Amino acid sequence: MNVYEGSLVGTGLKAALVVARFNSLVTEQLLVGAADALRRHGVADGDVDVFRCPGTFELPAVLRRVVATGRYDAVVALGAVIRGGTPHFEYVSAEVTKGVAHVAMEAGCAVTMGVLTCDSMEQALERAGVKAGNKGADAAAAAVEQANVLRAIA
Ligand SMILES: O=c1[nH]c(NC[C@H](O)[C@H](O)[C@H](O)CO)c([N+](=O)[O-])c(=O)[nH]1
Repeated sequence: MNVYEGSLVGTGLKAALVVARFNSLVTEQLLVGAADALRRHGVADGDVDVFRCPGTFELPAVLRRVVATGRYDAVVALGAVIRGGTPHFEYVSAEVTKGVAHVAMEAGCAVTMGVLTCDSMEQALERAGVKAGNKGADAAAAAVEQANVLRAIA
């Protein structure tokens, strides 16, 4: 039986972190977690680029352009959609999920999802390094593994 899987060794990988500014109290912590995870997995600091966009809705468009450069092995989307008093939450959440998934399927590199969709700021902060881990770090580690399994297949 032949098993193809990605290691968590990120040495030599080039990575991009695409982060939304909206809810920056949360997204900056997702960015810190993602950058730390890449470093701990051996990705050189000089091989990590950060791109910022206004909000989560804009993430897919920036992701698509970053992927199209062909410069990266792993690209991570970071954002925080937090429910407010209107249905806007549902629309933004749905579109960003579809958009990131579409870019990921068309990409020749790893694209992972570090976008929180939460009912409250407290929930979001808990998942950005407070009580429930850091989803930015999780998405970065997944990007290393995904980049390596894609390399193993190619
Ligand atoms: O990143 C977010 N953008 C949000 N809206 C802005 C959106 O992403 C776009 O930047 C904006 O609509 C301009 O296109 C959010 N809400 O409105 O709820 C949110 O919670 N998170």
